Amino acid sequence: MEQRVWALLEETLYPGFPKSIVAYDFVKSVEFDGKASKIVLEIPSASEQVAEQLRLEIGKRLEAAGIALGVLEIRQPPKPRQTSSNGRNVLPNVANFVMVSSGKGGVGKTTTTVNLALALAQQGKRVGLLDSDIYGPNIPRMMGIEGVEPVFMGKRIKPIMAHGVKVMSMGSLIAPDASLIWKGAMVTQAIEQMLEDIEWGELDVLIFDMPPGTGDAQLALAQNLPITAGVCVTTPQKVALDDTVRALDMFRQLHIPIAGIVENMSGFICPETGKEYPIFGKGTTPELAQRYATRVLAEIPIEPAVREGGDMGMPIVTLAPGCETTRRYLEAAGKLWEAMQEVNAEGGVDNSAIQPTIF
Ligand SMILES: Nc1ncnc2c1ncn2[C@@H]1O[C@H](COP(=O)(O)OP(=O)(O)OP(=O)(O)O)[C@@H](O)[C@H]1O
Repeated sequence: MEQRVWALLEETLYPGFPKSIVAYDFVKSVEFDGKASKIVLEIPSASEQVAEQLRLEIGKRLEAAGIALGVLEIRQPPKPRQTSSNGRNVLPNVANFVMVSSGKGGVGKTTTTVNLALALAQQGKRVGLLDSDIYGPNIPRMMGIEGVEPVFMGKRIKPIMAHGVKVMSMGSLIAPDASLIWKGAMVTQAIEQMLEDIEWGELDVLIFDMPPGTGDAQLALAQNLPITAGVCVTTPQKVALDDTVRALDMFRQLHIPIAGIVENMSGFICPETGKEYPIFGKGTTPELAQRYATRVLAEIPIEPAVREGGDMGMPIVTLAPGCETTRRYLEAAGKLWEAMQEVNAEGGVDNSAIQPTIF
């Protein structure tokens, strides 16, 4: 009977993530006393909503299989011994960490990440940029360092300096196409290894360009570093917004403070008149920001120079310093920095609640 229950739990996805609670090793025990089953889960999130969703889902599955659910205990894992009071941080020389995510691909997540990084550097911050999108690394092209080999100092790797930002891409370190067949555990391992091996030095902020969606890379980063701010990139179309909700929920589950949403391709500014046209619709992002008690960091228009800048390795913030889009990126970077200062003033981030259990 226990095996049947395990099989049902294997089909139960962790809310907002692509894998089952068994795959994530969240199921700690399953017992059956002849009448009813007793299940114990340890999940990283302390959110009541997540627990409730799991209760409903598991209840339904067991009922459909004709198995009585006696006790379902859902708790957080005990704090691991090696954490400090602020949880686990494998890069103590970096003051702040930003995770840029989007619910789906192609919304301009990488474009946003590079321009925010450059804007922060222009504002005098020491900035690092890690392309964690192993499945489609675009940062080297957008930062103009495609084909530049990283320098090794023994086992450690020196990031490449571009536009005043220290850059490293997982794509520069793995054979092209190799990552396409990577499974979850390999992604986790690669990220952990990379965090240890790159010689970032002292930074005010390290920004991560994540693979689209929610998954292993996000979980691995959040477990290893206290992420100060999550930035969500979306486009105004309704379909994109559904995915955005998933990305925002993921930040909540990983205990990452949401610094705000960037609405990309938000409208078109006519170069002749300067008038802005909301060609994909507008107005849904502020409502979403309110729902998640966060802010819209910027509405970035569709602008040919944004794409051209990306293609030629010269992001618009450096390509066209005086233009309206650059002004908006600079303002967004200012708001992002402020959001991080607020988080720090309130005691910083603690990721100890989402650590894997250590036996
Ligand atoms: N505001 C914009 N105006 C014009 N072109 C844009 C804008 N934002 C992004 N683009 C272009 O759209 C394409 C996709 O952008 P980008 O690679 O940043 O998206 P992404 O969400 O990171 O995609 P992926 O899923 O591949 O990681 C690129 O060619 C980029 O230059």
